[in-house]
Amino acid sequence: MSVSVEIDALNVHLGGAPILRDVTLTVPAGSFVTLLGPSGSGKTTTLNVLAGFTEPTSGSALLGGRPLTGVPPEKRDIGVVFQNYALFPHRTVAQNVEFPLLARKMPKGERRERVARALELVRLPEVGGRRVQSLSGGQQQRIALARALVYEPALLLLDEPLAALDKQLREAMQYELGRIQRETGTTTVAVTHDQTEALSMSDLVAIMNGGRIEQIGTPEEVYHRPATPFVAQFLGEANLLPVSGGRVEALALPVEGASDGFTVVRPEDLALIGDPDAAGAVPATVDGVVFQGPRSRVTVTVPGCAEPLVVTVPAGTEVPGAGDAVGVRYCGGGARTLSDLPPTTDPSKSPNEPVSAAPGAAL
Ligand SMILES: Nc1ncnc2c1ncn2[C@@H]1O[C@H](COP(=O)(O)OP(=O)(O)OP(=O)(O)O)[C@@H](O)[C@H]1O
Repeated sequence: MSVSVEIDALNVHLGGAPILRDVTLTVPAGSFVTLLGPSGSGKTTTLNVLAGFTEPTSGSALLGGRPLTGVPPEKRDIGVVFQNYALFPHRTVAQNVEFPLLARKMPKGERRERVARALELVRLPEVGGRRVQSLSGGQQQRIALARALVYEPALLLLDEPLAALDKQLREAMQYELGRIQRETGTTTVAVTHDQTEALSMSDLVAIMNGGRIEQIGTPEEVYHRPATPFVAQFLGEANLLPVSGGRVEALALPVEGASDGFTVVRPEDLALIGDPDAAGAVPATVDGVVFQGPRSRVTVTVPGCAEPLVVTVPAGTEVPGAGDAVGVRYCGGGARTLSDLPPTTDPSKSPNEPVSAAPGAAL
């Protein structure tokens, strides 16, 4: 049966410095939650507290309602997969996967059965007798996962599990990790600094910055309705535009019910049109165009807008050239809403203080 994780007001000081500040997070039973943030934001430290490798200064963590504080790592019922897999290179795959069962003094017959089941789960049933060294990076990653899951832990912790793989393999393994997690129903907390990985694998994403969680939400929520400029910019390209008197002036766009502050407009929510004076568009001049395969990234200068706007133009659409006069039109529409950001926020800075999102105003 899956269990939940409740982290409450966790603070960690290391070497006299605050590393985690009031981290509070609920991981629902059976869900896949990813901690996403830049290097040094405290992701691994949070994982280490759950694993029992780091003692918190204050706060608590519960697994299935039971406090983890004071419980030694090997008694926590937690499986961990590290970035470098930490497999025994000279032992066979089966010996590696069997290791946690030996440590738990499980009888031989049950060990054999569980190892076979775990290798089946990661779709490598034939490699039990092979040396770990003879396997590819992607296969070793699966073996590390099989080893972490073989004793059916209550919680699975994944620390940058795909970082050592090349891009193509990483994408395949994102799918595989999701499949294995759903199949076993194991509550999982993963750490990554890769936005795509977090958005594609998780039920919930917690975005960390400076030892704090800035926002927790579904991948769609954090991408489309970021609570802070930091979240908006960390999750992809974002135009941060001032809202004043119910209008996004830079786009000549009325926003019903919006409070003064800033709003986030993603590049894919803007369209370029040939006629600068077309209805519903603002005139702009193209600064530069970068071809990116499935799309082109176009920067445009809009009069009265401090920063150039970024617009993505899908492949197959006519792309203007630098210096061209164009019109820019908001095309986010539909179910999309613009997200309000607080008026005191300076979008050029990454705030350390988390700010909660005001409800977005529908266009
Ligand atoms: N034992 C320690 N003593 C002092 N400072 C530490 C210690 N361990 C980590 N830190 C510091 O804590 C901060 C957070 O580290 P942490 O590894 O949790 O970040 P992270 O978000 O996982 O980063 P990365 O993606 O680079 O692994 C960093 O500034 C790091 O230098």
